[in-house]
Amino acid sequence: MPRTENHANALEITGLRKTYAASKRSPAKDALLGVDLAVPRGSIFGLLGPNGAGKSTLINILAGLVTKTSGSVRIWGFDQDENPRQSRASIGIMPQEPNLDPFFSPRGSLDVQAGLYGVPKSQRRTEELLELTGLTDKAEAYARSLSGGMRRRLLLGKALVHSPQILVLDEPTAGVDIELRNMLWQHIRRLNDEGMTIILTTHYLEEAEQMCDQIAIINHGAVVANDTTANLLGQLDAKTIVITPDTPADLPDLPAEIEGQKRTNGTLAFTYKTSQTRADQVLSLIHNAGITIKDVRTEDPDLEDVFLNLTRS
Ligand SMILES: Nc1ncnc2c1ncn2[C@@H]1O[C@H](COP(=O)(O)OP(=O)(O)OP(=O)(O)O)[C@@H](O)[C@H]1O
Repeated sequence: MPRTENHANALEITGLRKTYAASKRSPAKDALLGVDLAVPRGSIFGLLGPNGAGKSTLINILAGLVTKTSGSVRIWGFDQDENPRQSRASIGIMPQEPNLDPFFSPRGSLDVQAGLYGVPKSQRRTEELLELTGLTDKAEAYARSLSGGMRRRLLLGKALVHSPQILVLDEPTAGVDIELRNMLWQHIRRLNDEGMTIILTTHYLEEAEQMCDQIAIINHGAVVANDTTANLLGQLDAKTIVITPDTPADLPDLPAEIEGQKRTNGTLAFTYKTSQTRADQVLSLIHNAGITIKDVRTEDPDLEDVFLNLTRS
């Protein structure tokens, strides 16, 4: 079977373009402008971007729901066009919207899905997946009687029926309560520990920062960053020292390379680039202005700062 040269990657996307055709109501829309992306095997990979950036288009192409305009997609080494069956068998997708047949029970849904993927009866994991998703008690309930959280869990189960090497989660935790979110993440981490590659989109940047080894940021149909989470966080060398003065104080005069802010709670914040300024220079400046420090802490940039920096139009 033809496989890609680079066995280290679970997913390889090259020059991927998608133009939605014009309709009576709207002109043609370039949703992906030539995306290159490689997702290492075994990683938890975050795909982030503002609304309308093209994330769903990309995931729908992976799922075979949207036809690409041009470019190539290799899933677990299989070219999507040359080996559609193998590439489809290598990936499981948990969609954003619960598109469940209201008259199927969780057990029925899992069985039908396994049938669609050609999983022989003897190799079906229906009971195990019901257990994993906490739906054993509801195995025979109609989907329409399931809560929103249960539907989400069923979608996760459906994405796993054919034991794919890659699991794609489109906004898995949007609008779910903290308990379910924690449970989903526990499952996802466990699947990843067992070797599954995870690709996810999320609007919760804090979640992406905590969960993902590597992150790609898409903006206006193009990849504007693709790096390890640590490197992305390290690319902004800004740091902020926040002091609580002993007695109320105003900002001292500051050189151009230090930005000051008096916050509503009376603290003074000094933001500087670590490549230009040292912390002791900031502290001496404060000291020389006659301000005595009651308390001090520092703030590092987070993923939201990086994200905004890269996607601000
Ligand atoms: N079926 C379609 N026909 C025409 N244009 C579309 C279609 N689907 C998406 N688009 C357009 O393509 C662009 C990318 O949309 P897409 O849904 O992929 O973005 P997204 O990053 O997933 O956004 P969100 O986070 O809001 O889901 C948007 O401008 C959108 O309006």
